[in-house]
Amino acid sequence: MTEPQKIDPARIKSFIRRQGRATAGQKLALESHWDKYCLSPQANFDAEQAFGRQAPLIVEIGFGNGDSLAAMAEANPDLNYLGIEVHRPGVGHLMMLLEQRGINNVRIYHHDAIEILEQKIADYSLAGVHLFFPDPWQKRRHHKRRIVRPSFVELLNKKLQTGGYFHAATDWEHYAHDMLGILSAGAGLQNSSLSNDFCERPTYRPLTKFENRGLGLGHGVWDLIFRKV
Ligand SMILES: C[S@@+](CC[C@H](N)C(=O)[O-])C[C@H]1O[C@@H](n2cnc3c(N)ncnc32)[C@H](O)[C@@H]1O
Repeated sequence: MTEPQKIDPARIKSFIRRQGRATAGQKLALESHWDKYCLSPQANFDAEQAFGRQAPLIVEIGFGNGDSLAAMAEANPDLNYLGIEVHRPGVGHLMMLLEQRGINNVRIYHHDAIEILEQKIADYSLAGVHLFFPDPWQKRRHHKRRIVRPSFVELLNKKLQTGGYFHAATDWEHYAHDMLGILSAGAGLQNSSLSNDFCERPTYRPLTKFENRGLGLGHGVWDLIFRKV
């Protein structure tokens, strides 16, 4: 009898590809600007080549429609931003914003962020990683899909440079406490809050689409910032 195949929990995807249709504007952006902003997951990643300059690199995982990523990049022209998103219309939306507002410090991977971090990003190279309002996977049997899990914290620890930070925010209380526990237990990262708890929303983080949705439903918001020591 053959052994049932075990699924490595680290390989369970944090997303299911949504079938949402791109709007006409997003479609146009996807057709016209792909080569300008999107990087190939098949090629090596060279930050200096991708951005045409050296600057601290911030990764945003799951930027959704990219409103908040575009706002942060516009407000911080001295930083390079790498957005990673699996939802194609969202990639189109972000490129539309970048084009309309002449924002030059953002590049995009349309791919699974875990694979990009593991396979493309050099160790100890990131100044920051943002994860804003990740899919909460509310049902207990789906918790294994949550992107913040011990293997993710190990990956962060490997990719962040010393002094680099991980910033997560969520409007789901259970996920907030889950993340706090997992991050606090992981080696190498230290809670930036003196009380080892959640922190105030830093002014650099704009309100996001999913945050607004959560606030509309009466949810609270929890921010967490951990630094690589
Ligand atoms: C709930 S939405 C939040 C979007 C945005 N950050 C916001 O606050 O409005 C989560 C997003 O993460 C993306 N996502 C989930 N897992 C991902 C992964 N492993 N790699 C890239 N994107 C991912 C989903 O496609 C989705 O757009």
